[in-house]
This record gives sequence, structure tokens and C-alpha cells, in this order.
Amino acid sequence: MLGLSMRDLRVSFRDLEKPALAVPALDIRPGEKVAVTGPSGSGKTTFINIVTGLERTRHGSVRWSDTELSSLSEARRDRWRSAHVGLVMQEFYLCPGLSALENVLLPGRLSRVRPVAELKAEGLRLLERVEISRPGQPVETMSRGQMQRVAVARALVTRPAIVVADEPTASLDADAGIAVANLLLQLAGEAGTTLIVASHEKRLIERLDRMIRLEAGQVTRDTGALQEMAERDEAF
Ligand SMILES: Nc1ncnc2c1ncn2[C@@H]1O[C@H](COP(=O)(O)OP(=O)(O)OP(=O)(O)O)[C@@H](O)[C@H]1O
Repeated sequence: MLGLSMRDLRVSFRDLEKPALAVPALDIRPGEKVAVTGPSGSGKTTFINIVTGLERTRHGSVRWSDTELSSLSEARRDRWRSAHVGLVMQEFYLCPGLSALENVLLPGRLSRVRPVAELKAEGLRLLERVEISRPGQPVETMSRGQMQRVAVARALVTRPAIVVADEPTASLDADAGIAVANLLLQLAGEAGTTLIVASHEKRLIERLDRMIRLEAGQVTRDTGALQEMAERDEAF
């Protein structure tokens, strides 16, 4: 179980007057399910890239339990990510020419975190759970909803402590989007995974424990923090 502690984070890009993301302090508990929302350009993808180590932290601290991401080289961040993070992106990033099962097994095979036979059994189990009945079907012949369900199975196959999804329902129609969201929440819930989802989808957001809203790179609302404040006030 991994929790996040972010302090004094600032992400700036060249030609941008203000930081794309500025977060003085933010904590996410192990196993917490968090939505990150906000208008276009508010910093959601930047947030996702920082917490997964896809983007290097140059200013401030981003710590997942004992691992300080800002002090790791790119190669070490890549290794840490393949051991601990399952990713679901808007554009699935599946490999055409490979079957659903082969796609699901790919990140696990590369990171070698589990023996191949175990990985394959887990891959088949997850594909069944996401209702993919033909594991041998080439992914390029699947519907978009099916492709995203394969991507969900792939994100979970190594039993990562953290699952991060960037707009996982955005390129799907409403029904397929809800089906994917349900599966993501269900499977992450069963595994006790810390879940961070950037999304505009109201029906997804309202089912998570907490909502962090970003505007122009700043946290303008944090329902988790509000809840904690209310609990503290009650204790007085
Ligand atoms: N590599 C980069 N170079 C320069 N500016 C960048 C870069 N990446 C992001 N930005 C800028 O940082 C800001 C935040 O972008 P980000 O992609 O995080 O927003 P977002 O909330 O995910 O938006 P959307 O909902 O449209 O995907 C934007 O102003 C964007 O143009």
C-alpha cells in the first residue's frame, strides 16, 4: 500500500508565465480513490505525469511512501513505475498485431515482477472480469470500449499498489465509458489499490472518495481536505 506526500511542488514550462502546476501540500492515503478534475489546461495531465514520474519533479518533493521521485533518475523512475503503477490512458496505447492477452501481459513481462505462468493466469482472470471473451482476438479488431477494458486489465495485471487513469472514459460513448469506469473502480477496490483518476465524467467522479479540483495549476477545491477539516472541528 503506497500513499503520496507532495510538498512545495512547482512545475513550470518555458513560455508559460505562471507554473502549470503549483501545489504547496497534498497527501493521498494508501488505498484512497481520488478524482482530479478541472477545466482544459488546468494541469490535470501535468499532475498525472508528476505523480507517476513520467515527468521529472524539478522543484519540490513528490514522495510515495519511502520513494522520493524527485531524486530518481529517469531510468530509476521508469523502474519504480513498472513495479508500482498501472496506467490507463485516454488513448489506450495497445500494441496492434498483438492479441488482447498479449497486450495485457506485455508490461508485466517487461518488468518481470511476477513469474510468467502466474502473470498469464492473472491476465486471463482479469480479461474474464472485464468481459473480454476472446483473449486471442487481435486488439485492432476490437471496439473502443473493448480496447479500454483490455487496457484496464493490463493496468492491473501486476497488482500495482497505485493505478492512475488519465481521462479513461473520454474517447468512449456514454455506455462504454460507464462500463469501463465501473470495472476500474470495482477491480481497484477489490485490490485495495490507491487510485487517481483525471476525469470530467460526473458519474465517475461522484463515486470516488475524494475530488481535487485544479484551476490554472492550483488546487481550488479538495473535498477530502474539507472532510478532514470538518472531522477535526467536530473533535474540538
Ligand atoms: N510540455 C509542455 N510545454 C509547454 N507547456 C505545456 C507543456 N505541457 C503542458 N503545458 C501547458 O501546461 C498547462 C497545463 O496542461 P495540462 O495538459 O496539464 O492540462 P489539462 O488539465 O490536462 O488539460 P486537458 O483537460 O485539456 O487535457 C497548459 O497551459 C498547457 O498548455
